[in-house]
Amino acid sequence: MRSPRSFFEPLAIGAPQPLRAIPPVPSRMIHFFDPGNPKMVTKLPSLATSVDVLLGNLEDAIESSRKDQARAALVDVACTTDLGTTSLWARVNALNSPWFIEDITRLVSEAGEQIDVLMVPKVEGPEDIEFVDRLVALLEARAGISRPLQLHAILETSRGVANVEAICMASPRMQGVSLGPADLAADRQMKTTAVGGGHPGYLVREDPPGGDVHAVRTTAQQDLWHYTLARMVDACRLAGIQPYYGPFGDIRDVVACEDQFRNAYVMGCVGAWSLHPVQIDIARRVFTPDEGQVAWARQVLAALADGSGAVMIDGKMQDDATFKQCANVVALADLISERDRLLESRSDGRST
Ligand SMILES: CC(=O)SCCNC(=O)CCNC(=O)[C@H](O)C(C)(C)COP(=O)(O)OP(=O)(O)OC[C@H]1O[C@@H](n2cnc3c(N)ncnc32)[C@H](O)[C@@H]1OP(=O)(O)O
Ligand SMILES: O=CC(=O)O
Ligand SMILES: [Mg+2]
Repeated sequence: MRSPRSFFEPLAIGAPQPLRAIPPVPSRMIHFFDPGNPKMVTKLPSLATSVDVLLGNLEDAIESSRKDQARAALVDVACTTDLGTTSLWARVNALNSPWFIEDITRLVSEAGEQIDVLMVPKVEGPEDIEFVDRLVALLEARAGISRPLQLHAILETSRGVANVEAICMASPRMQGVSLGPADLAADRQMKTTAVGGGHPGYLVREDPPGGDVHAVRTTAQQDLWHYTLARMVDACRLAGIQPYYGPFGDIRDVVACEDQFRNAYVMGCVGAWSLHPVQIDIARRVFTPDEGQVAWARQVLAALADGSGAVMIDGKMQDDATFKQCANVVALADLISERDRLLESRSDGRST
């Protein structure tokens, strides 16, 4: 653990000063693309008019034989593609893989000014973040990078979940954490075979009516991810960083994808991954505050001018605590409407 007095000191001579706060930029959808797939790459300028974050993926889903090609292609995308105000992130391979050292070295050295966030998979504890933190600082210093790269951890092992608070607080570079349900399920030996979503066997059943255990009873499927997501959200908020739901693999099941994303949004997450273009609008819809809720929140703020006291609106008591919840909703809505204005103007510019 670092001393609070030196927490914000650069970890290498000549590396940029770490950020004191996470930049307030919306990241409702982290849209994954395979940088080695030319078809996907040609779509990036157009996708950049509708998504908050584009992420070049080098880890799982990229065949071992294509890792070097994908890495080189990602550097090329970073250096040659105009993405406007859309952030570019990169997911590197795991720390113990044969590709990690080249991923981090080339991305920081050759595209460190263009990439905002490095997503690090299978983070197990603070020592993983501390290692990447120092390495990135050395590479930044050597390349003369002017602004610090941020780090984002994927929570996808049991040990990672056990250490999530320490991971979130391991470095001022930490931007956020995503829940990785697919690898987490494998690591935990859960009896699922999917990327996110539920399982019909994980349910609760109504008690026997009148003690009749043979009666037909209602069942309701439960949320497999509730505990981990809630714990991750608390750990992120404790550290002042951003929580995200990760991937939803059943691309056809847009309804369940929207449910999964909305659970995460209501719980406090700021975004989710989109793996396919069809998931982009789902994430936008879910992670943009609902107009009715924003109107209500503005009404509460107006009724409690300095945020103290108690009033009744439509039969519901409002006080300092609901004022704070409503202030969060309004602040997010304002941030997002500014972002959507930027996306719209870029999209108009393209179509003319
Ligand atoms: C557990 C985890 O680690 S999750 C993260 C790792 N996984 C990923 O990153 C997967 C990213 N997504 C993909 O690779 C693809 O979406 C796949 C393989 C799942 C499906 O791809 P396809 O079979 O091509 O899907 P589909 O035919 O529906 O695609 C329709 C169009 O969208 C394009 N498309 C699909 N996914 C993407 C994407 N992520 N970004 C941009 N374009 C995409 C296709 O190229 C195709 O374009 P076309 O109409 O010009 O031919
Ligand atoms: O990387 C993501 C996951 O769910 O695994
Ligand atoms: Mg994973």
